[in-house]
Amino acid sequence: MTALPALEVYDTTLRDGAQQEGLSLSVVDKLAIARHLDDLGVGVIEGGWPGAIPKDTAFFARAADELRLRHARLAAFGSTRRPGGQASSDAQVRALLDSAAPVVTLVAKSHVGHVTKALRTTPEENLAMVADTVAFLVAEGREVVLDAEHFFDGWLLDRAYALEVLQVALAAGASTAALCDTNGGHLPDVVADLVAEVVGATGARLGIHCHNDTGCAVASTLAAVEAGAVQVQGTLNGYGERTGNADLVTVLANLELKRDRRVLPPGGLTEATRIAHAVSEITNVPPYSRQPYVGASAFTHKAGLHASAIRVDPDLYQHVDPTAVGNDMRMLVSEMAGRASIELKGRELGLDLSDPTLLSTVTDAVKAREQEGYTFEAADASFELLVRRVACELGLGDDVPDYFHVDSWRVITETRPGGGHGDATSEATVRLVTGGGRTVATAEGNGPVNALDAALRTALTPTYPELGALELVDFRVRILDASHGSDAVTRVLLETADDGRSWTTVGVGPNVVEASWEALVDGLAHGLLHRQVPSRA
Ligand SMILES: CC(=O)SCCNC(=O)CCNC(=O)[C@H](O)C(C)(C)COP(=O)(O)OP(=O)(O)OC[C@H]1O[C@@H](n2cnc3c(N)ncnc32)[C@H](O)[C@@H]1OP(=O)(O)O
Ligand SMILES: CC(=O)C(=O)O
Repeated sequence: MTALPALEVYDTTLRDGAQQEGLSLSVVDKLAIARHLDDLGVGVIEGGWPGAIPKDTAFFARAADELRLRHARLAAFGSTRRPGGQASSDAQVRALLDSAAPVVTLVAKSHVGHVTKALRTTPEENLAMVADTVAFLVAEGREVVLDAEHFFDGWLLDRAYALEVLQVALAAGASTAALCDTNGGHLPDVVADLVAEVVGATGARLGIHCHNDTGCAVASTLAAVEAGAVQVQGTLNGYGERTGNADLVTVLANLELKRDRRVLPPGGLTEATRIAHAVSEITNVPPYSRQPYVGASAFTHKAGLHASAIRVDPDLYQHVDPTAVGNDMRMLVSEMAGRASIELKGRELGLDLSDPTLLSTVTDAVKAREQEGYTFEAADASFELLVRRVACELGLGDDVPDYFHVDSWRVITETRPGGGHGDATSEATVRLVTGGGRTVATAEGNGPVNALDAALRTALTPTYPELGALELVDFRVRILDASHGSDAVTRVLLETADDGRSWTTVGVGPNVVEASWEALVDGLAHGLLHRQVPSRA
């Protein structure tokens, strides 16, 4: 059996990925992402277009001093020289050389319609531009990759011309011809057929660069590899122009885990989840929870039947071991839970739910509460408090310590005389009993929940100074039965954090402030529980 050719992983997050709407990377961001890509183990990092984008010019200048790449080489991206000129005196081409990148990737027209309409030159001059630019850069000691723009459309329109563009580039010394589905409109079978034809016609080293406009970029990339492409181009998290590029993380995981092709250095793939999420932080694009392999939901199980099988063998409902990509299995607790889901969730949270009565009672309580509008899926902290309270009622465990008892609370919101829109303030008063005795506290806030939070802390901090480390970080309200308008039941999810941990609690009620209060009080109780503050009540 002949050995399969080695595959080269070519990342274009910093160039094509940065073409995504809403994404803007600073030079520091680019350097940080390049380090992550190198940790992942990609072979080539396309850093941007020096000479066209000042930030990219600066990136290459700083990369030369600051990046110590262990696996990757840098590629500078740019276009062939302008029509009617010479590569050696073309400012854009010289900027590619000045970048000092060992690899230069040239975007070239391979679609005759683009040559005449977009470039506004003749097919012959386009061929001369390709040959001249490639030869010049190769003579300067650079490896040249030719990104054949609109290749698949070009081939279907005029096969001979598209092929001639590749042949001219290869003859001038290009190492690789990357076939681009620039408009992302082709389906995997077409991509595979055309790649196979080009391999047959040229025997050249081919790359594949797919956009995701049909939702098939990953599938087309894999199909192209099966057909003989040896360089896979893509971006982290599938960032890119319009609907994005092939998600490199998914492509690489599929190649390694489904096709047994080694594309990353040992240990690289197990870094995939960490790196995909770290890069989301840098790009400020929220991670996509349903992203294959590395998404937060990729190995998360909600249905009771799934959990009951997983308890016996996780492989029964998972296509791969999540640790292969550095991800984790998670269980969700909801109305769809059976006893198995509840028990596994308990295990995840370190709660002993082995008692059958406790397990059934908690399962029933979860279902009943979900029916009322609670959701435990995103509110692990409320689930834990529920388990502990039920366990206590059944005489099977310690209750949540009685840190404080609420006598009453009140909140008013008003505008001051002469105040305009946005000037409303809230004032809250809480009456509590703590270990220190009965206490009344009043505080102001920019809204009712903020004021209640402040009043609660004012009342509690003398007894529990640890509360000073807790912070309310997120507050989400959802109307559960919108048809009732302002009468509807509301659900509040509230996230509290201390130094290093965050947890979510849920409150439900027809009154949004009352629902918020429930989530607020449980958020503080959970925080105190995990800071192991002894009850002083
Ligand atoms: C498929 C892709 O994603 S390729 C990457 C695309 N990325 C970008 O465009 C981002 C960076 N681009 C830029 O900063 C600017 O567009 C620049 C600096 C490259 C060019 O700016 P300008 O000189 O103002 O030209 P403009 O953007 O209006 O038009 C592009 C020019 O490049 C020419 N061009 C397009 N493709 C090629 C090519 N493969 N080879 C040579 N010239 C090309 C066009 O014909 C047009 O020429 P014209 O100025 O004579 O009309
Ligand atoms: C080169 C490139 O990004 C494309 O053709 O899509």
